[in-house]
Amino acid sequence: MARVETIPELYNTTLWKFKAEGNANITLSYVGENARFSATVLRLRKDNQLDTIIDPQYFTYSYANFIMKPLIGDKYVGESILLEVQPEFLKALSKSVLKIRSNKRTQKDIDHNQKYAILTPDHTVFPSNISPTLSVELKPKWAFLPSSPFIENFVKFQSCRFCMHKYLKRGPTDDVTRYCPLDLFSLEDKRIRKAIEALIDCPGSNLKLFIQGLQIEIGKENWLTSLCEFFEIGYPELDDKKQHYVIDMLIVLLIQVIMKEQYLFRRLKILQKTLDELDIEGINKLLITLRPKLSEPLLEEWKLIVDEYMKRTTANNSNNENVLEFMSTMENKQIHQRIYEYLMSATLKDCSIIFSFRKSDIRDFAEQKSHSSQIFQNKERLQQISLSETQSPISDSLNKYPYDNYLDKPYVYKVNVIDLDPKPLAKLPYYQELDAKIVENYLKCGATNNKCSE
Ligand SMILES: O=P(O)(O)O[C@@H]1[C@@H](OP(=O)(O)O)[C@H](OP(=O)(O)O)[C@H](O)[C@H](OP(=O)(O)O)[C@H]1OP(=O)(O)O
Ligand SMILES: Nc1ncnc2c1ncn2[C@@H]1O[C@H](COP(=O)(O)OP(=O)(O)OP(=O)(O)O)[C@@H](O)[C@H]1O
Repeated sequence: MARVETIPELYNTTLWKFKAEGNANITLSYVGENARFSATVLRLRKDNQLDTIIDPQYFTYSYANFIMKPLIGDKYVGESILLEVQPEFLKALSKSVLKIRSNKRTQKDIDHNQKYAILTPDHTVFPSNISPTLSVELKPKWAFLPSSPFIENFVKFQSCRFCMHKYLKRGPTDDVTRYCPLDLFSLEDKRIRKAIEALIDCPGSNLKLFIQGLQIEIGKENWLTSLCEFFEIGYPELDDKKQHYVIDMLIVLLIQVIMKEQYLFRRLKILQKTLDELDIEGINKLLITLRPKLSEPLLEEWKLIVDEYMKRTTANNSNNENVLEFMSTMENKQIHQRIYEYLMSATLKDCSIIFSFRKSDIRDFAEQKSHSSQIFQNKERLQQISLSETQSPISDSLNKYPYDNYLDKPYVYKVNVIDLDPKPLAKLPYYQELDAKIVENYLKCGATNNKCSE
């Protein structure tokens, strides 16, 4: 059941400060004094021409909580509340945050007609303000190489979607990022390091850093001093060596946490891949040749789609030969199933993961109460991690610096997956066109020697 609340004391614009935004949503932090709401954010939907269902925010909430959360794992998706809101409040909010928003995002305003906003824990802070917090938000994107027999151009079997897309996305003078999601999802120390280094060099929208819940621009003035403060490294003379050291600390921390949370990365990869067995090219064939009558499934229908997917994948009935054979005999229900599965995969290809760290404190494990905002019932899961924890070569890179007394410090962290919004059916033609454009442009760029490996 959705948790819907009306909380009059929250309908005051001075209590909300712009935090961050993406293409479809804006997030505001609670800055009021009521401890009940401390460390919470309000997530507001922007205007979206593709919204066809009534109450998109209600559906978004339900889809994330009742469809995506059980698929990924309950512990990775935080609690949330649907907060009833009025157009006047939304209009006032959109006015109050306008100045701080970046120009590239302001073409889309907050949708003033939404009946609900989503109130959820701020995953970039810890409610108990014991020591400084560092948060890292990763948007890892597509984790696999496709193998659908419907793919026409061989290049898609060799270069991953992200690595082809980056050639289309770069500006005329931009370098192409070296980030490849398959490195991150490889779960090998060296390749994770390569992925993180590439993200730090060229973060785009795939890597964000927050200190005390405030985003710091990677590479911009003071970003390293903020990191030094977090890692407690004196920075009066932040020479090259110290800069490398502090960046290495960040990288090692991330490698450790990704290795600890392997399950999540494996799960995202397997879900993305098995929900997208046909590739958009196979989906497009279904749409063109069979012209199925489609409508946005209701929540209960989505649950049946998930059940059907689980049945198929647990029966291990998903190899390519079967897919081809199966396509020729597909019934209407199965066609629909594959199309809706593709949309689920699209959600998982676009979600983000937030890791938040702070130094471990004796109170962490004593004061269980303080691990979540008071308005949410479940306590957040805190894990312990230490930079020197592993024998692997990753910590050797830190040992070569003369500051190695910092290595033993234990940290606690929490991990949360955000942005599990449904993708509308109306996006399918766009996906097909974008796919064709990405491949065409990639071939034109002559970059096809860059092969990705899973
Ligand atoms: O198509 P992609 O892979 O570029 O993904 C889009 C994202 O671009 P990215 O490449 O991550 O910079 C895009 O992100 P940005 O606007 O680039 O930050 C959105 O996440 C978009 O989803 P939606 O329209 O918000 O539902 C995303 O669209 P979907 O494809 O996930 O529907
Ligand atoms: N619960 C949260 N805690 C902290 N920060 C959050 C939370 N939810 C969202 N954010 C911040 O707000 C940003 C925008 O939110 P979100 O990713 O949901 O928007 P979006 O428009 O769906 O993004 P995209 O363009 O990637 O699809 C996130 O990238 C993140 O920095």
